[in-house]
Amino acid sequence: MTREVRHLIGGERVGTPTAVRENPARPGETVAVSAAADTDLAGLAVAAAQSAQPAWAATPAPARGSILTEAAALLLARADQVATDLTREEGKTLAEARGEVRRAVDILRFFGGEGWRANGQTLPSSLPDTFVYTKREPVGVVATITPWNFPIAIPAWKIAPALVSGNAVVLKPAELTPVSVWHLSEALREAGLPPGVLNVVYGDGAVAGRALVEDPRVGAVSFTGSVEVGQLIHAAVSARRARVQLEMGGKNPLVVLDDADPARAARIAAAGGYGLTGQACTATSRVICTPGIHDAFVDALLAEAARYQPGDGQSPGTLMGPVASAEQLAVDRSYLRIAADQGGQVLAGGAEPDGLRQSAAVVVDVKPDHRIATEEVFGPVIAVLRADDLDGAVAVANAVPFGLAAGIVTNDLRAAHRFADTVQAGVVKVNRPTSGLDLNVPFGGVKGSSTNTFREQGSVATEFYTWTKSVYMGVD
Ligand SMILES: NC(=O)C1=CN([C@@H]2O[C@H](COP(=O)(O)OP(=O)(O)OC[C@H]3O[C@@H](n4cnc5c(N)ncnc54)[C@H](OP(=O)(O)O)[C@@H]3O)[C@@H](O)[C@H]2O)C=CC1
Ligand SMILES: O=C(O)CCC(=O)C(=O)O
Repeated sequence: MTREVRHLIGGERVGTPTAVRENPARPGETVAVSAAADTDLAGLAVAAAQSAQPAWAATPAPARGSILTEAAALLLARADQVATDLTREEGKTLAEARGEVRRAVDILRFFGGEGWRANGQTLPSSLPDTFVYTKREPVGVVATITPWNFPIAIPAWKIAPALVSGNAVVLKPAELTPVSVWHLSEALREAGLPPGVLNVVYGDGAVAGRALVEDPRVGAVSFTGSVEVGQLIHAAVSARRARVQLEMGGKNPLVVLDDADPARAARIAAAGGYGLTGQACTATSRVICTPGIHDAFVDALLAEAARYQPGDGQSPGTLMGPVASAEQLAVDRSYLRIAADQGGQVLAGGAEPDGLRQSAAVVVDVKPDHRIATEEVFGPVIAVLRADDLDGAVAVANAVPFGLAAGIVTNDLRAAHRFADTVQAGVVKVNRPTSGLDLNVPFGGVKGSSTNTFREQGSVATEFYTWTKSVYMGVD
């Protein structure tokens, strides 16, 4: 089945679908044909948002929230179809897609509930007979620009806090994955979201995305994607003194200490590194072993890599789907060549003969200054490094420009606490894969992974989409 995907502007579906998306697991099978916005159309979406926003902001927050809650119910009722479409357009396995759709449902529910908890403080005043309180007001029109790797969860975790806070939104999803956002926006529309409160423009990021970023009517831009594009967006949005939130790459380490069980450590590494085909900003891409466990861990990881055979995500039993695009596959393969050229040994991860498939890769003898140890690959590639002890492992873990997620496998409580205290990362996992986040927990990176300001997810996510007004009320 081919989906025809049109923009959503002022409550209407508009545009002529022209951009073809094929199933990465089944070359030649068209999943969707989507419309592509130019600069003028992106401007129309901003205008629609601008005219809808005041009435939306004046709607009681619980009523805004109840629309999100209703959209969650609608999405849940069609979750199987949405998950199948997600697998067909992005490639991840059906189990992974079902988990992601369920996560989007829960995100809508969570922020639906936030409508009842909207916020502010009462504070004592230094003046007599004066009542002081704060309230959080919506920024106005916000733009959200999202990647292909979590095509429904990331849009949901950006637009839900924006909407419940009283903003109107223009969303620009990744060109590779138009269908998931179509489902999300349909659920919100059917749930009663007023026209213009959520607008969706599909198309090329360098055209439609850029137009949103440069539009002076857009008060805040939230972006997830590559460092390169994130930096462009940061420069453009900061230049006009609007708000910008960036979640970008990672080079996430998993430290494995001598006391760990090698098989368990390898399962944790593989789930983080090969799950989702390694296409997560939180994916495990480096494992740093202390000397006593290195060889046993590598043997166990090779056994795990053999289990994660790439296949069609729609087939039962497939543990790892295809790579999402030919461009991404070329990146994965080029990093394996670079790793070998710099002295790494590629023990698993040979080229697959057909389709967009990359087998799970294990690279050993990697040194901290190798490119495979410092640059994001975004594929099922794990580089194994050595360190003398915990402090040495933390030093290696911290020796990259990124700081998104980091993990450790150990039974030593003291070592786990020391790691959590000293590793430079926004998310720390002990005896759990680096990827996989709870939707109610703040998420964001440090160093080059993020803007290091506002966090996403959890109640704090609304902070980016609101500002504080302080009111001094004299009552005498
Ligand atoms: N942290 C993460 O979760 C992700 C990281 N990445 C990293 O980025 C690499 C490339 O992936 P890719 O999908 O190309 O990521 P991009 O950063 O190019 O794309 C992310 C989003 O930004 C849009 N965009 C692209 N250029 C501009 C621009 N000039 N102005 C505004 N918006 C723009 C894209 O649109 P369009 O779809 O048209 O390109 C997409 O919606 C990956 O290999 C990976 O390393 C990628 C995805 C997610
Ligand atoms: O690990 C996760 O659950 C989320 C990963 C993520 O945010 C991303 O890849 O952009």
